[in-house]
Amino acid sequence: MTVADGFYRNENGELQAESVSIQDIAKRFDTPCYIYSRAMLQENLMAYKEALGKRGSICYAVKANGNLALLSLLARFGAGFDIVSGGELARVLRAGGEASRVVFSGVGKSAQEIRRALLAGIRCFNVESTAELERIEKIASESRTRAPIALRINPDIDPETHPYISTGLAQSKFGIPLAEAEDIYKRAAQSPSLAVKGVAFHIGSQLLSTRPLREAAERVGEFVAHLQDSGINIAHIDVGGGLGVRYVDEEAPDPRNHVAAVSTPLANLGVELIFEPGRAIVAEAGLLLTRVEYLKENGEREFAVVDAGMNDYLRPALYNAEHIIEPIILRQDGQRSIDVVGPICESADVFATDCQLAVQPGDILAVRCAGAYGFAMASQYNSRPRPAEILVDGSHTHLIRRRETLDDLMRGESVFVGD
Ligand SMILES: Cc1ncc(COP(=O)(O)O)c(C=O)c1O
Ligand SMILES: N[C@@H](CCCC[NH3+])C(=O)O
Repeated sequence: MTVADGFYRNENGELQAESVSIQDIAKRFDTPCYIYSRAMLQENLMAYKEALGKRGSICYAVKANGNLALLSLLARFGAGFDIVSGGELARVLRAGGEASRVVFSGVGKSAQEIRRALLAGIRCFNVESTAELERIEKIASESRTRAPIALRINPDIDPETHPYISTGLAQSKFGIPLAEAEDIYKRAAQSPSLAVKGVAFHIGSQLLSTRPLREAAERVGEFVAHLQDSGINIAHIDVGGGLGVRYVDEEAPDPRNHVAAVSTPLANLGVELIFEPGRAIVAEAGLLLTRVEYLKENGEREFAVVDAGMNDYLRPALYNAEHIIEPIILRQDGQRSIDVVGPICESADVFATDCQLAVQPGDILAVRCAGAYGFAMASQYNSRPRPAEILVDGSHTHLIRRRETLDDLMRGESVFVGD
């Protein structure tokens, strides 16, 4: 099976997920819901693993999609994990992932998160500031252990992507400036509570050119050579993730391009490489299903009001992200310009403007390429229960997260009973 086979139109023009009719999924599980293709997930991970070969390993970025079923599949296919919170660590462990294959990124690790990760025996903390390093050192010392660390370097490279998802520019909150890193490494190397393992960087997400990735690798590679000359042993370089995908008509590099761009400048350093792809593994492997509730016209515009909102899928509202939106069953006539909008009381709750669609109320639409940063960023805004997630595996469908109920919405809250 190839990636193209995950979601495709059958001979009747109806959209399928692997061997299952998506119209049937909508009937059985209701909308809105997320559908994932196991074959695509596996193929996307394998593409990275094959491109990388023995040069390193993959630590899938859990933030892109942390569903337990997907994590357990990825662990089974041989992935390690990049986490950014104690919650993500708990998910990985619950899904059967190995702590020894977990790297911990993020600028705000709490003392409790550090303690738990240390106790679990993670592979490496990607440290983002001197203050964080001191906290990790103190906790490791109190626990009479050595914390494995890498410093996340901010290489000051423009990744040429949306400003909200650029992370490797000098003005960004992420990482440690290159000019300060050497002294911090020298100090860390002397500490009985720290074990220097590597160097890390990550410059941004949805990157459509490998040039900034190559430049960042060159800059970090020179720094690592210098560290090695100064007697600091660096066993791995964590090169982050960030590979973009084709949402509409973008030309996205593939994992081979990513691996080549980054590994070439680092080839002579004798270090293991860690890649942290998120989006490139899950985005295309997922879609969001939604039903047209109403058609309405306001002045010159026609709207299809659908039952998914920005609470279910935030990317269009937050980043003006564009996605292909298409009916599961195509209608012959009536194609016209329509804005696809959600039910949330916010003007940003728009999935697409000026979409060429032939739709009627009750029709089911697919928002393609929604597997990454989809459910992961869903909320209960407007007191809407979050949607179900369904995994398709050949001719089998698995409900891997049930739709939330109204009880779920209010779990943990209480009405005020005082005077
Ligand atoms: C440290 C780190 N690693 C990996 C990723 C995964 O990025 P992407 O989903 O763009 O591959 C991110 C998010 O951009 C990140 O912040
Ligand atoms: N949430 C972002 C990606 C964030 C990357 C986090 N480092 C998106 O949907 O594009």
